[in-house]
Amino acid sequence: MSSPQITIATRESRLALWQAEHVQSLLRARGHAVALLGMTTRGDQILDRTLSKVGGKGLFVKELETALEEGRADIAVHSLKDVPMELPAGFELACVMAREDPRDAWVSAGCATLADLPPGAVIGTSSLRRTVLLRAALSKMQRLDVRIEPLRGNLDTRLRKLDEGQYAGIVLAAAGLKRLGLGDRIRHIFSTDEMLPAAGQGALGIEIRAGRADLAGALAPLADQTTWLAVAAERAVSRAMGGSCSMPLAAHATLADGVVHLRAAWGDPEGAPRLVTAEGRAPVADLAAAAALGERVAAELRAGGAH
Ligand SMILES: NCc1[nH]cc(CCC(=O)O)c1CC(=O)O
Repeated sequence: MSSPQITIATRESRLALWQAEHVQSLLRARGHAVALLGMTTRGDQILDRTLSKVGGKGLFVKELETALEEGRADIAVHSLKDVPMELPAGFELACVMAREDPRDAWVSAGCATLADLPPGAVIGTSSLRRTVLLRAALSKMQRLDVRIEPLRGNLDTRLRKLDEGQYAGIVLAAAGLKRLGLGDRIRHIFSTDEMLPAAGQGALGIEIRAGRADLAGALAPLADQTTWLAVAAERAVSRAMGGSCSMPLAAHATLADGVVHLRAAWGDPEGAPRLVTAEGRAPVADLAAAAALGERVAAELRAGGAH
């Protein structure tokens, strides 16, 4: 069987390239010819400001979508965490792949956990979600002396800033570190009770131009239904809350025996260091049921004061 070549549009950070090459090798193993089209996005060029202030997640995917639109590429591989809740008209998520570790990791030279932080220590993160979760945890530990300061850049840049001594520790997604072979930098993996992950964290999604039925046969074997249902519930929480990365929101779901357990948390970055939390369980057999559970949990968050 000779099928036409599949071209993958990808950002050129090490993590994005790893992800694109991962999909490339899975497709090649199934006999497809696959090429990569590397590109720089606006999100990659903006390194000095918090993403939420300059336009959010869409910045990382727009150029890739243009390549799909113009027929220069067929698919785009994304960290789902970075994919806006609503894709622009004319695009769709063709599949969600099996998830890596969804949890957050603590990376630090001197401190094995938050409990080891010296007085006045500085933690680096630019994620609003990590900021509000850390503030809540530190407040419970009566560690209001610890400061949280911005940390932007790709994984290598963030690790370099840590190594230069600007921070006592930083929080990164375990998935990204593991994918890049940097798992040995992890001092502690936060349990989902300690730090609830972001919607979609650790999962890869493949975006296509809507209606590319010709790609369905190649992509279907890459889909992981369990991850897809869990992530659909998580993303529905974000969507129902107005979903951008300027939202200090966590949402994490697991699926066992056909039942999705979804937990969510919201915090006010300027307000008191406490969280509004909500959770729900429901038998979920399709994406619509997953979304309904997400909407229910979002409504519970709102009722608790999240906005
Ligand atoms: N926001 C950036 C981002 N987007 C995806 C990952 C890697 C993990 C994943 O696939 O969710 C990271 C790095 C991080 O948050 O530390």
